[in-house]
Amino acid sequence: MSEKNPKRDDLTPDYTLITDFLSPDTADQNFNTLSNELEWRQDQIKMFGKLVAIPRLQNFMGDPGIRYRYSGLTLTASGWHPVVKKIKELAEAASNTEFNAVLINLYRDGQDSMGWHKDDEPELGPEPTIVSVSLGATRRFLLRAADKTQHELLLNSGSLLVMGPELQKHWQHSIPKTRKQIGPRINLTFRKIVQ
Ligand SMILES: O=C(O)CCC(=O)C(=O)O
Ligand SMILES: [Fe+2]
Repeated sequence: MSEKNPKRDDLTPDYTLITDFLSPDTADQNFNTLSNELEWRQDQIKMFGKLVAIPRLQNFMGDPGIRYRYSGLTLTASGWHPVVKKIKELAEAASNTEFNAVLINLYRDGQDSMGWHKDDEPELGPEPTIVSVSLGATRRFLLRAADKTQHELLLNSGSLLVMGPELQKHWQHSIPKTRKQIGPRINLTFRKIVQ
């Protein structure tokens, strides 16, 4: 199943969602492997002069030497986990785009989240296509335009979301918290970093 947004203006977000990109079994196995085998960092950010733990765990991976500045840290990649490499190759084929890095987020439960932001850092270039693959619990993915128009997508296990360049120009996105009792989720956002 693929849902493609036909318009490419600022009124309709530029995305394609493929809900059955990975089979449920493959998504499940990949979730287990990555949650066990990756090193999950608890990063902190400075808020009002205080260090605060961000509400999720993270891992950054990519071609050796690729650097990414993220919430005040500079992370350097040192190669790919084989399962992440395989997902990357499938995501590249599906989106006709090449990636050299991935930011991986682990949302441990419904209280983990990601605030409103755009992925428009200069090192992603002027027209970034970012592809995100989700494993584990389904989460709501919200899009918000400057006029406060919102769209909601449900990112289920095994889904792939292509965020086109227009999306980052006109829309912010977030993963809100939920009070529902839900399990963990891993999301991989593949990026091309130009240095
Ligand atoms: O978890 C998600 O689906 C979104 C992740 C995200 O927006 C990011 O890593 O920049
Ligand atoms: Fe993002």
